[in-house]
Amino acid sequence: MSPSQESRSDGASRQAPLTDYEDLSRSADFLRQLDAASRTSNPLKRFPPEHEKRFREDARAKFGQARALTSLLPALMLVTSPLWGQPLMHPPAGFIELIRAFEFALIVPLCLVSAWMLWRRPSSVIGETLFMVSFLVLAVTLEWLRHRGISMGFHLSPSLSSCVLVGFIVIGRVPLREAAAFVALYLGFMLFSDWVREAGAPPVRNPVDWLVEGIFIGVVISGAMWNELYSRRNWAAQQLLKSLAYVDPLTKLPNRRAFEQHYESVARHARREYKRLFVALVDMDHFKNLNDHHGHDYGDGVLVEIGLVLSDFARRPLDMAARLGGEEFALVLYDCSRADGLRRLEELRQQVEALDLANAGTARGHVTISAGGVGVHADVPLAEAYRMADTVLYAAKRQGRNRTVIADSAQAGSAVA
Ligand SMILES: Nc1nc2c(ncn2[C@@H]2O[C@H](COP(=O)(O)OP(=O)(O)OP(=O)(O)O)[C@@H](O)[C@H]2O)c(=O)[nH]1
Repeated sequence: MSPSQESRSDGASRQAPLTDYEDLSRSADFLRQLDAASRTSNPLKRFPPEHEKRFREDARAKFGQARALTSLLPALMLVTSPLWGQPLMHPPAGFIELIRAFEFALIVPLCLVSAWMLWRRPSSVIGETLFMVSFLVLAVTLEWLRHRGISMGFHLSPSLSSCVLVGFIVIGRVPLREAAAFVALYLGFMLFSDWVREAGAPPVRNPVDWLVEGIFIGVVISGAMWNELYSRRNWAAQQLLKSLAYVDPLTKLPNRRAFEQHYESVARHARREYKRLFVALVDMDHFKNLNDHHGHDYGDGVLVEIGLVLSDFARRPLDMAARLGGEEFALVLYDCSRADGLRRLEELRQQVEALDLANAGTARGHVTISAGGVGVHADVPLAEAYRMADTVLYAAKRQGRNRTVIADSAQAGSAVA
């Protein structure tokens, strides 16, 4: 059987791990797409659907707190309006009461609730929706007040609702499509408010007001386009960088750096939950012989094939299989006892043997692996776990290869769990 050279782009779904290195195991095609996206000049260009979804989730998490602060701005502006609104605009008495009623009964509470939700959970979809709703209500209310003000002989100017639009969309980093929908709604409401004015009443906006509105809307749309473009470029560049830094290019498994970082996070998690970890080193037997007999390309194909088996083996969210280098791989299994670790390693060994990949010139004639494992307490550093696993791996090699050995407390002392 000849090993497959396909990369792991088979779409096998995994649950969310502590670290997301395996999500980066992409096909070369996707890396090319990311590279192009990191240099694009088209803010409307989307990523493929599943990546678009991740981009949006990441953007929501990244800008959540900025949106929370943006929500506080109108609340602050409205609460302090008695200090600046009256001296600046001299509204008639009845109009002030109307403004206060809207401010304190509707807009300030809405802004505060969305700020609170987004501050606590920046990625909250409800928080983000409330953020958009609160600004829509604010813009519509200001527009309505402007409309009412005219019939009371008061001209609300400059256009406060346009300022709100700029703050909300540009500072709050609203995605381009939502921003465009918001602007369209706002424009529609402005036209509507002009259309429903009483017969004989002056227009809600004179030509200069419309010019100012146009300038504000231009600023909003161009700001939203730049925000979108740079968010997309940055996200693509970050993904590309992570792929190159944390993923082994041949097997598409996480590399040593990713494994070390994952071990740190998983060990912290295990300490909090009083769980054990099982760490193993897996090494292919007689790999030099395989390269010599079948060629380096075949050797690479075998590594890819073993990578697929290992990645399938470590499917649980907190488990990880990584390629440390050459023909050596590492595994960390979360909440796994020594007995379970031994059983699972043995299954892995049999699975590799069952692939029946040729390794001519060796006694068995096919590809085999040796594995050394150790169950550790969560406070054991990775270097120590490596050292113990390496000792038993060496024992497995000495005992004739194609076998699994795990460390006992005599070999590893109190570190063994
Ligand atoms: N094809 C291929 N070979 C690699 C790669 N990385 C390392 N190797 C080869 O893997 C071989 C490892 O050889 P050794 O360390 O002697 O191990 P071994 O022959 O498997 O012997 P044992 O581990 O004792 O069973 C070397 O010949 C390396 O050139 C790779 O990415 N692709």
